[in-house]
Amino acid sequence: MWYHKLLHLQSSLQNLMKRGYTGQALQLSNFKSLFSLSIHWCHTASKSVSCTWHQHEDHLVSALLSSALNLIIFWHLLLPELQYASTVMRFDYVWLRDHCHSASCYNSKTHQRILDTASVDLCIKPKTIRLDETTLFFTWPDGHVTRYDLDWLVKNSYEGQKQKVIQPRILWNAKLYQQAQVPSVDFQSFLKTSDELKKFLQNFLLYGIAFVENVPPSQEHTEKLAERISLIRETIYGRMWYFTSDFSRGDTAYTKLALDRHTDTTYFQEPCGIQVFHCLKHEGTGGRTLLVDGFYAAQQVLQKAPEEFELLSKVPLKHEYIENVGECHNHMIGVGPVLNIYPWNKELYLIRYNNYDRAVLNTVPYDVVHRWYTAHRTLTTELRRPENELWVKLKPGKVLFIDNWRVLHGRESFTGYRQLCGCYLTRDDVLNTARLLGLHA
Ligand SMILES: C[N+](C)(C)CCCC[C@H](N)C(=O)O
Ligand SMILES: O=C(O)CCC(=O)C(=O)O
Ligand SMILES: [Fe+2]
Repeated sequence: MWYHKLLHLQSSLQNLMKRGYTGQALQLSNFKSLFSLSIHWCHTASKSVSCTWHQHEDHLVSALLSSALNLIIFWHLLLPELQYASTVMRFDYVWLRDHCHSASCYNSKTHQRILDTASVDLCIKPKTIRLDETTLFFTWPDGHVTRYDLDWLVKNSYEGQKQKVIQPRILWNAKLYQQAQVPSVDFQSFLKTSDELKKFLQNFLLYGIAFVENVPPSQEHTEKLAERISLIRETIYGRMWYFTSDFSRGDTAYTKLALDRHTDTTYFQEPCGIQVFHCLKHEGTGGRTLLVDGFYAAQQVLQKAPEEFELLSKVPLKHEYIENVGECHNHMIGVGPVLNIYPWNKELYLIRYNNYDRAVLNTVPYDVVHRWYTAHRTLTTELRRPENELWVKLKPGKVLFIDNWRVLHGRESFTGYRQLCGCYLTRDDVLNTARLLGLHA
C-alpha cells in the first residue's frame, strides 16, 4: 500500500520536473528505512532542490524547496483504501515574505500587518530553507527569519481555499424546506439567550430564511428584534419602514398588486443583505408571501446549461430606481451580473434578480444579447417552477428574515387593509454576529 503511494508521489514529482522543475536528490526521511527508496533526477540549475516529508496520522506532507522558483508542498490525504487524495500547494516567495508573522512584521494582538509590503524585493529568494517536523524556516538575504507551521500554510493556501466553501448552505425547493421542519425561534428566548440567537442564525445561514414568533405586533418590537442581530441599514426608504397600499412612494410595493419573485434594491451597488418583514395587520384576502431559493434555481441552471450559468455570472447589467413622488426624489443605479460568484471556487454569493427594476440593457454587445436573454429565460423558468415556490401567510407576531442576496420574495395581490413593517440589515454585521457566536459565516 505504501509502495503505491510512494510511486504516485514519485510520479507527481516527475511531472513537475517535466514542467521545468529541476533538482538533485530527494531524501525520503521517514520512509527511507522502509523502502530505501530515493529518487534522483537531473539538475540543470546550480540551485538545489530538496524534498522532505513527514507522516502524520492521516496525511503525509512533503515540501519541495526550490530556491530558484518557489516552495511547493504536497499534501497527501491517506484514505483507508488504496486511493488517496493529493494536493499540490505552491507558495510564491514574495507571498511567503509578506505573510511573515514575526514580531517586527506582524502585530499578533491586532492581527494587522506591520511590514511594508512595498519594501519587499519582488525577486526575493530565501538564502536558506530548513524544515523540521512541523515548521519551515526561511532565512532571507537580509538575515530576517520567517517561520511557518506547515499546518498554517496548508490551511491558508490557495489550493486549500479552492476546495472550501465560504458559506455552507442547504439549497431547497418547497418540499425540501417543509421536510426540513426548521423550527421558528421564540421572541423572548431570542432576546434572552445567545443560544437561541445562534440557533436562529444557523438556520438563517443554511436556508436563507428564518422566522421569529410571538413578537408583539409593533414597529418598536420589530426594531428591537432586528437590533439584536445586527445594525439596521438605513436606505432611501428610511430606517424602519412601515407601509400600506397608499401609493406614498413611486414603487409597486406600495400598491395591492401581485409582485413576481424578485430581490430588493438591485439598483444599489451593494444590494441590501437582509430583508425583515412583519405584517402588523391584514383585514382582507390574498397577500400571501412567495419565497424562492434563488441559489437552488441557479444550481439547476448550472447542471442543465453550464455555459448559460457562466454567461449570467459574467455579463454585468444595470438596475435603476427613478422616483419623483411628493417629496421623494431618488435616482439609484446598481451595476453587476445576475449571478455573482467567487472566482477561485465558483461559489455563488449574490443573485440580483428583479425584472421590474432591470434598466436598459446596454452593457452587453450585440452578439451576446440574444444568448444572455436565453440564459435569463432558463433561470426564470427554474425560478418559476411551482415546486420551487414556498408560500407563507405572514401574520402579526411572526417575523420573517430573508437573505436578499439569495432568496427571492414576491406577494400575491390582496384586498383590504394591510400593514407591513420591517427594515433592511447590514450584511457584514449579521455575519459578524454569527462569527462571534462561533458559526461558520
Ligand atoms: C417597501 N420596501 C421598503 C420594503 C421596499 C420597496 C422597494 C421595492 C423595490 N422595487 C425593490 O425591489 O427594491
Ligand atoms: O408586500 C409585500 O409582501 C412585499 C412587497 C415587497 O416586495 C417589498 O416590500 O419589498
Ligand atoms: Fe420586494
